[in-house]
Amino acid sequence: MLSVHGLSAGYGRARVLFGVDLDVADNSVTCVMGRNGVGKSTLLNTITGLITATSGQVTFDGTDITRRPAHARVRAGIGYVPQGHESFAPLTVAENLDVAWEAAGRGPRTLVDGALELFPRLVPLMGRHAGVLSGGQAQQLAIARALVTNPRLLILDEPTEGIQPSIVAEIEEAIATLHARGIAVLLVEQYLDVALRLADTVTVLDAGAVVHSAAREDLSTEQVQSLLAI
Ligand SMILES: Nc1ncnc2c1ncn2[C@@H]1O[C@H](COP(=O)(O)OP(=O)(O)OP(=O)(O)O)[C@@H](O)[C@H]1O
Repeated sequence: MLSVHGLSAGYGRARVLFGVDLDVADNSVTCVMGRNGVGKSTLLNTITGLITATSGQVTFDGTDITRRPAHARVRAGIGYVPQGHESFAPLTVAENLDVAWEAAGRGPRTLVDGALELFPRLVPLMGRHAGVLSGGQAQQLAIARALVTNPRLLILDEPTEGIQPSIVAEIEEAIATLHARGIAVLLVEQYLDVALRLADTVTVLDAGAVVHSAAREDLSTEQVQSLLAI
């Protein structure tokens, strides 16, 4: 579904990614892991078009999207939940969902109902301003905003970061449900246990390059721990 080949990117003259190769198969969960600062967010931002690749290729469903703007990638079916669960703080939860739904080309209105079914905690908060939500509520809203764009591939950058444990469990369950519904997932996740429960494939980055990639069943927890301690 998603194929990343030889992808390099950075900030000005600072190179961060060095020829990354990565594949996300249809209906699979790929988890990208690595220590702080190795380039995980940069990789996701380059795949989604927020950062321009300096070389390499991003292919989605067989189409080269490397030079396409971010909004075109959303419309092609790539939903993105960036790190930091930011929404439009002065808008209500309902307005935030509507803005995302409209920006993605107004798919079926059932997309909004489906997102709220997945995150029922948002239902009584529809009239609240996003800026007053707790971290967990804001993260659920951020994922819901990506879902109303009708993604076939959902990309999430550390969706459990700084979130209280009960909500972490709900977010894990939501990702597992989306996977069961046939949505492919590309996930950066720092909690090893969450990552290893969800992942079909684990890819480890270090210093902007892939140092290991394997099917989850071929990796023990200890192997992943030692790869992350490089
Ligand atoms: N906007 C930016 N301008 C310049 N350098 C940046 C920028 N964003 C990130 N970097 C640098 O790029 C490198 C990779 O950062 P990135 O955020 O992609 O790593 P990460 O693996 O996602 O880290 P973390 O786990 O802390 O989120 C780091 O050295 C970081 O300081």
